[in-house]
Amino acid sequence: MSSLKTHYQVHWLTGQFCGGGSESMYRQSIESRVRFESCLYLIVAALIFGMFAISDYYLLGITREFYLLLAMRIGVVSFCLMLAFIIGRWGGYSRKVWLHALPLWLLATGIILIVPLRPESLPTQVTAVVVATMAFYLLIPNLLTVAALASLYLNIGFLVFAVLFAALGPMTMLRIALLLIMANVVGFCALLRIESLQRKQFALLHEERGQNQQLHEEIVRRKSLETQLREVAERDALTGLNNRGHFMNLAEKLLQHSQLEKVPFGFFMIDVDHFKVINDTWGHRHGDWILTKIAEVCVQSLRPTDVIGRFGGEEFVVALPNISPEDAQMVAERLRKQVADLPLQKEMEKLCPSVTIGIAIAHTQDVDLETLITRADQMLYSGKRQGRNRVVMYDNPRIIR
Ligand SMILES: Nc1nc2c(ncn2[C@@H]2O[C@H](COP(=O)(O)OP(=O)(O)OP(=O)(O)O)[C@@H](O)[C@H]2O)c(=O)[nH]1
Repeated sequence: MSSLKTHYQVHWLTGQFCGGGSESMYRQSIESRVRFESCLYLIVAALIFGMFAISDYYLLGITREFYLLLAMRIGVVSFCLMLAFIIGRWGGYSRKVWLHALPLWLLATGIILIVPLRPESLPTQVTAVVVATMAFYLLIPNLLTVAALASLYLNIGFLVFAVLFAALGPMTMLRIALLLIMANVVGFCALLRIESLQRKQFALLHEERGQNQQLHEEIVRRKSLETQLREVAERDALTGLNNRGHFMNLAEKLLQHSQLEKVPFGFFMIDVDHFKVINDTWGHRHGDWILTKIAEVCVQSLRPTDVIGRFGGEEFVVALPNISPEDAQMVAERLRKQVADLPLQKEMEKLCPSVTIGIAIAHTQDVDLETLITRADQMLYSGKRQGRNRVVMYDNPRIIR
């Protein structure tokens, strides 16, 4: 609340924000509404002012005074209508405030000029001045200082002209002056209250919007953090494949689904051959590079429905739902060949990378994932014992190559 107070402090006399930035922001926010209201009030005021010509006619008849009054009314009305059009079209309230204030001076002048032309109808004119004073304060929004100045101009001008042309006695003049002072005080206080209340409401709304924005940004930040954390928890940092824990969860679900659907489920255990030698010969950095390349080969050569994971070290695992033993052999063999054909960095051109793949197939419901892993592992080590760089399948544990 304290930041709200300093940012959006409202001046006690003008009812506007003390800070220029806040004030112009507020004005911009109400611009279109004020523009519309200014046009509407101006048109209504101009028409009412013009309609007084009917009473002029009944009181004065077709006389010189009547024509003069009519010409003045037509002038004021046309000018007001023209201003309404200009404000509606170009009257950016935040910048062209003077344009919105102009009608006040114009209408005030019109009302003052009626006194010498119709001095006999002074009581009606006093009412008109009181109404106009209130309208200045209440109908032209956010121009408290301008409205106060225009009202003073109207009231003093009216009194001076009334004294000069309507032979006003001192007591009557005092009564009218007091009445006008009262109208000004009421109008000023009402507008001051409205102005500061509207601005306080704006400040609260703005602060709330800011907080909502911050909240929104915090939610976005936390969501991205959550995604990052999930990535860290589920992915292998080197290869980007599923890590062992996450792979096991996914593979378990796939196996259950395959058993429900009564379709065979394949499992590959892939191990890079002589990886220690690679590390020892070319260093761990090159060893890591080989691992990422093999991971890429796995991703590229397997189906999107197959789930691949890094089981640990230089071991990879693949879960292949709905695959026949023949297809599993064929896929594993293709993978093995692709690893052997890996394009290598220049300094490693003497390396012949290879993998040994152990396959286990689940045909029935009584095989669980652990059993499959054990069988695939047995096949993998059988392949290693028999010379590496080959595919061995549990379903039919013969060497494919
Ligand atoms: N560069 C690298 N090396 C790793 C990583 N994880 C494990 N290793 C190394 O991989 C090597 C695996 O060696 P072994 O288990 O003896 O297997 P191998 O040399 O591949 O031999 P066979 O599997 O019998 O063909 C070890 O030297 C590990 O230190 C890794 O993330 N990056």
